[in-house]
This record gives sequence, structure tokens and C-alpha cells, in this order.
Amino acid sequence: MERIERPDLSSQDDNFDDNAEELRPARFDIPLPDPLDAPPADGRAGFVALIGAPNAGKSTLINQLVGTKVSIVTHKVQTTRAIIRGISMHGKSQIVFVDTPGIFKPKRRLDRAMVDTAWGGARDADLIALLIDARKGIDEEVEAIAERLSKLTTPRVLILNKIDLVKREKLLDLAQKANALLAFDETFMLSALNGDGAENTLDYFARSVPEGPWLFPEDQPSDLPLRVLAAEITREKLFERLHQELPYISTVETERWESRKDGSARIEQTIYVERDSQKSIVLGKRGQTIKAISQAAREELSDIIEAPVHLFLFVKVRENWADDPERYREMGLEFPS
Ligand SMILES: Nc1nc2c(ncn2[C@@H]2O[C@H](COP(=O)(O)OP(=O)(O)OP(=O)(O)O)[C@@H](O)[C@H]2O)c(=O)[nH]1
Repeated sequence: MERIERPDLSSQDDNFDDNAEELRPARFDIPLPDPLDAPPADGRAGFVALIGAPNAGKSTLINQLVGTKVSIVTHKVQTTRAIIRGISMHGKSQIVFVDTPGIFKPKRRLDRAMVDTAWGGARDADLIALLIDARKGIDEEVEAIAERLSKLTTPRVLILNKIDLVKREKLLDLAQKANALLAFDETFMLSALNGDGAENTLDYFARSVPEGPWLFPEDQPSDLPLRVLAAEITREKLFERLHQELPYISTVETERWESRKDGSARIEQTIYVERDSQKSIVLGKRGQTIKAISQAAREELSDIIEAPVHLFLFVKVRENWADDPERYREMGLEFPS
């Protein structure tokens, strides 16, 4: 099996070296997870799986409930590849969210892996929340999800999202129709974007997760390793700039993350594409495109870790990466049979 080549830092001919001289002075240390605090005797903790059609707003809702950016959000569908958890502390409860890739009809192997991962996350959770885009309502995709959900015994609630875009009568009608399709323990209506209704939903999750010790340190917004989050951020910037030319065919991996004594982080990432022509698109004329991607990703990462970041981006062609089992493991997905 092909191993990941380490980027060759001595030759920068077709790679972009983010300008190390531009460093800001070190002010902070890289935050490390604190040791697990003793939870209260009557604490609660559990997993809530958000499931729904692509673009229903799962990532936006997790970010709203957790209050920190943990899952990438773009206007494009199917951007969430790995299961990403956000953790919300609410009263004495710790709620761990599983952000599942949008459920859709799988064609390629990668698509099948995403769907399998989504359902695996749902089955293992303490509670499943089905998110429906209230503006779109119930379509074939939602019906297919409901059908599959009906076979699981996990408790489930319905969340109608994007209420900022829909009239109240339509919402009530939709709630009724959805519950006729499949009975839910509760129905919530909210706007993941502006937070309206989110607090009620969070209260319910907090009451519903099982009694027991907390699963993660109290102040850790995500158990997602920083290097995966870093790769997601770069992929988001890539999508923002190149979604016309490179719809879904690139992946980003963080190859190295080095915390330096001065508090800064040196991060090396590789953007994998499937063809040489795509590599030229990512690099852009005289490296302009990758430079812009790198700068945007570096700024966001630096904000998140509250420390200067030196980001080195490399672009590599790897044909058929979407059929390589190793890539799946790195994305936290099962390789489908
Ligand atoms: N107006 C409005 N837009 C929303 C709301 N929630 C999400 N959106 C938008 O809907 C789009 C999709 O949101 P995401 O959170 O990426 O959706 P997702 O379900 O995680 O999508 P996948 O990753 O494809 O599964 C984005 O453009 C969001 O800004 C909402 O409550 N109101």
C-alpha cells in the first residue's frame, strides 16, 4: 500500500511555502487538554447523533450548540466526511454531538463509506436527532432516512431547522406530517443559524443523556484532534475558492503538527488531487491560488489555537485516492466492502 510521502521541504518548486518571516510574536501556548475534572455526583453524559439530508444544517447546529467552530460549514452539500464531535456542557450534563455526513444515495465507494459511517454513528448514540430543512420539507431523501430510522430502537427527536425562512403555519403542518411518517419523542423548531429555539433543544438533550461521569474534560469543545480540524479548515478554504473547478475530488491531510517553544505551531499539510490538471488549478498562476488558500487557513487556525501558525501547503496528485483504504482510515471512515 502506498505510504504518505513526507513533503520535501528543500524543494519548493511546485509547492508554496507560507512566509515564515511574517510571524507575529508568540503570545500564547498551544492549548492542551486539561486533565479530566471530577464530574458532579449527579452528572450526565451521552452522545447525540444529528442525522439528516445534505445541507439540512447539521454542522451549523453543532457549531451553534457548542459555541466553537468544530465542523466545517459550506453552502455545498456533502462537505462533512469524517464524524466530528462537538461537546456542549449544559448544567451538569455533557452532550457529545456526532456530526454525521449527509445521507444520500451512494454511488462511489467514498460515498458508501460516508453513509455507512453516518448510520453507525446513529446506531451507537444515546439519542438521534433527525434534522429537516423546514424550507425544503419532506422529500424522497427524508422519507428514505425515516424508513431506515424506523428500524433502530435508539430514542429519536425531530428538529425542524431554518425556521427563520418559513412561516409558522407551514412549520406546524410539517411537524404533523413528519410525525405521521415516523413517531418522534419530541419535535423542536429552531434556526441553527441565528440560535432561535436552540436553547430549548439543548435543555432537552441535557435531560435526556444518561446519568454518569463526563466523557471528556469540561472545557474541551471538541475531541477532534487539532490536526484533523486543521485539515478541515484548509479543505473549507479550498472549496470556497475552487468549488466550480474542483467539486468533491480533493482531500487534505495534516502530515505534521509541531508545537514550538515560542508558542507557535508549524503545520504541514498535503492537498491530494486526482489529476495533474487539478494540481495546476489548486496552485493557480504563480501560486496565487494556493497562497490565498494558505493565508485564509492560517488566519483561521491562528485564531482558533490563539497562537501564530506557520502553514506549509503541498499539492500532490494521487490517482484514485477515493479507492484507497488508507485514506478512509485517516478520515475516520470505514472502508466499505
Ligand atoms: N437561513 C438559514 N440557513 C441555515 C440554517 N442552518 C443552516 N443554514 C445554511 O444551510 C447550509 C448548509 O448548512 P450545513 O450546516 O453545512 O449543513 P449540513 O447538514 O452539515 O451539510 P452536509 O455537511 O452536506 O451534510 C449553509 O449555507 C448554512 O449556512 C438556518 O437555521 N437558517
